[in-house]
Formats: sequence, structure tokens, C-alpha cells
Amino acid sequence: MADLQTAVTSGDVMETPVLDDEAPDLLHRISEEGGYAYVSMSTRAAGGDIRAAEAAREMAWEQLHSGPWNSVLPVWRDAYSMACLFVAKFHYANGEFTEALRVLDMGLIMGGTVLRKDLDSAVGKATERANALLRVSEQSVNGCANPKSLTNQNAINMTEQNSEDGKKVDIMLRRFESEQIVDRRQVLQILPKKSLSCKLVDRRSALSLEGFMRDYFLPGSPVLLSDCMSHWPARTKWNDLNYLKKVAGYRTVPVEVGKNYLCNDWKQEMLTFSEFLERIQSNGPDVPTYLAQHPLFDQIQELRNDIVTPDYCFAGGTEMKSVNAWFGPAGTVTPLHHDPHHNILAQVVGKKYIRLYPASFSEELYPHSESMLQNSSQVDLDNFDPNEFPKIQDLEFMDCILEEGEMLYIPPKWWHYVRSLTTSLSVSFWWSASPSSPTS
Ligand SMILES: O=C(O)CCC(=O)C(=O)O
Ligand SMILES: [Fe+2]
Repeated sequence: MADLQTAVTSGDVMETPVLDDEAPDLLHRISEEGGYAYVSMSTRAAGGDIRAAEAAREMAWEQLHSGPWNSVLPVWRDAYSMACLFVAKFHYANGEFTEALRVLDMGLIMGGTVLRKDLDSAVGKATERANALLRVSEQSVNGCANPKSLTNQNAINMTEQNSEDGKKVDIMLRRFESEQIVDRRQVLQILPKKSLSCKLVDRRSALSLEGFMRDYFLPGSPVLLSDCMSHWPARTKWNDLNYLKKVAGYRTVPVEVGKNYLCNDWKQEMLTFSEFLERIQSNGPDVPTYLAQHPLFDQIQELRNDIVTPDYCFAGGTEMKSVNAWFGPAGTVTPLHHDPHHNILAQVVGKKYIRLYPASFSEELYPHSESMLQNSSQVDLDNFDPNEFPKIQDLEFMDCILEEGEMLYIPPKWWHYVRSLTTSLSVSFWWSASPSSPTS
């Protein structure tokens, strides 16, 4: 017990070998961009001044928000990572491990690539410490030690929450199970008009890569792929919310709150994964909280180990563009839109309704005119006036219910609308075919 406690709170330093190597060059490049104040604050931060570290982080943050995301210079993203590492170092030295993790996650989410290794390894160390603290405080709740003698109040709070966890997690799991039982009549009441009445997407079991290429990839046609995910560790692990809480509970993730990204009341928030799981549990379908299109598996290695890149993504000489998580409660809607890449959407937990219109129907689907939204339709399939959007009325589409353990292939530029019917955890793999491929 004493050993554990010492191991947890002894003030060892958070090492940052890449930063130590890269800092002079990075600071030089930042001053070339006119970031003299940032350079001066960072230099003071490196010398042990926490307020300077925080000021540097603020300055980099402002640069990240000074214009459209794609116009932000990469050097400012690396500057943000560097400042996050400085700030996290102070928290770490003070035994504030969950706070250090929050700052490091912001660095991973918003920062650049140069200091990624340091961020990942610091996350590993801080997670270890936060978990050790949690174990100590759990033991203290059982009467072995005084939790107030520990430094990290967050870990204690988490233990206090955990004393109810037996009950809570049980409820979560029952909810997951009962949500699987959704009958067709109930589903049709929730879905847009005419759902499941047109052409259903082909469903193929254990389809070979050759069969996939020949019948779907080359013709550019969607297909539901079943019996090809049973080997994913996530298929067994992610049904247990306790597991997700354990590997990712302290980590910060960006979530979307509101009906969908085209609505005025829509906003983004940063939550810990534990807070997010609690929201999933408590949210009514009116205000869903959706962890949508987030590269969670670049951020959280343990979760990366639970998923497997489908062989189908190697069709056409793959260049993987992004692997994203889409986690949320029943009732999340991704409005009608298209993406430029091939997509395998893999359903790990729960089920979703998906409607697809071919790429060639673009004109009839009333794309927004602003450049940022040109890949989204103005039509809200859940509620639209046929007089305003007459062309979509009789348009044929394909649709399906993507069941747990199945994948859907969506060809590039095919329009898709997605609604979760249960609590749902899915992963999308976007890839582009090499230029020599006929479908690139
Ligand atoms: O699952 C969703 O809500 C949307 C998925 C999607 O749009 C995609 O994978 O491209
Ligand atoms: Fe999409």
C-alpha cells in the first residue's frame, strides 16, 4: 500500500525527448512567422514558469482560431502541442494527472504531428498514474487509507462515482440489450417516409475480396457485408461500458450536441469519455450528444487495438484517408451528404438506418450553395416540404438497416443519410484508390 502510494505521488518528471530535440528548430520557425511573444513565453515556460506556459498555449490557441482550419499554418499546430506539453508537465509534477491528460488530449486533438510521440508517451504515463491513484483511493474507500492525503481530487471524485458504478453499469448494459429489440413497425414510425419500401441494399455474407471488387467496388455499388467482423476484439469488448470507461474514461473527446450539424442550435463540446458515456445513458433522443467523425483511434491506442482494418479497404491500392469513430445514443442523425472517398462503415454495437442515393442524383438533392456545405443537401429527410423540394419526392433510393457486426460499403460521392436506432458505436474507414485504379 505504502509502495503504491509513493509510486503514485512521487514527483517524477514527465519526459519529452522529442520536444527537447525539436524545440530550437520549432521556436526558430515560429519566430519566422512573427510569433515572438509565443517564443518568449515558451522559453520562460521551459525554465519552469507555469503562467508563461499557459500564456503560450493561449497564443497558439488564438492562432488556431484565426481563420478557416485549413489555412492554419502547421507550425502553429506544433506550437500548440508544445505549449500543451509544457502545461501538462506542471500538472504532472503536481500529481494532477487527470488535468495533465485533459491538456495532452487537447494537444493530440488540435495540435500538429511533430510532437505526437511525446504526447502519446506522456498520455501513457499520466494514465498509469491516474489509474494508480484511483486504485489507492478505492482501497482507501475500503478503509485502508485517508483519501484526502492524495493529491488528485478528480481521481477521488471518480471513486466516489464508482461506488455507485455496480448499479450504473448494470443499467447501461441492460439498456444496450433491450435496445437491440426494435421491431419493424416501431422503426418505420421513426424513419423518413418511404423508408424500407424501395430497393434494399444487397446483403452478402463473408464476401471474398475478389467478389467485392468484381460485384461492388468496380461497378461502384453499395453492399452490406455480414460475417466479416467477428474477429474484431471490439465486438466483444465494447458492449461492456465498464471496459470503455476503464481504457478511455479520463480521456477528453470532442462531441456534437444538437439535432445535427446543419441546425442553428448545434454546438461542439469537449467532454471526458466517462462524461460522454453518462450522457449517452441519460440523453433523450431530443438532444443527442454525438461523438461524430472523430479520429479517436489515433488518439487512444487501446481502442485502436480493438479494431481491424477490413481487407475490403485494400481494394484499388489503398491510401487510407481517415478512420473515424461515430459513437452516440439512439436518435443521432447525420443528414443527407456525400464524401469524396470509398467508405466502409463498420457497425460494432447497435444498429443504424442508412439511406443512399447515387452520386448522379446530385442535382435533384438540392445541395447547399456555400462551398463548405456543398456536399450536404438542403433537404431534411425527416421533415421537408415537397413543394419546396419537389424533385426529391419520387427519386429512387436504396436503404438498409445496418445491424451489429455488419459493414456497409458506400462508394465515393454517394449521398447518405444515417440515423441510429439504438445506442450505436460505429467506425468508418475512408480510403482512396490509387490513380491507376479504374474507380479512383
Ligand atoms: O454514422 C453516421 O452517423 C454517419 C457516417 C458517415 O457519414 C460516414 O461514415 O461517412
Ligand atoms: Fe459520410
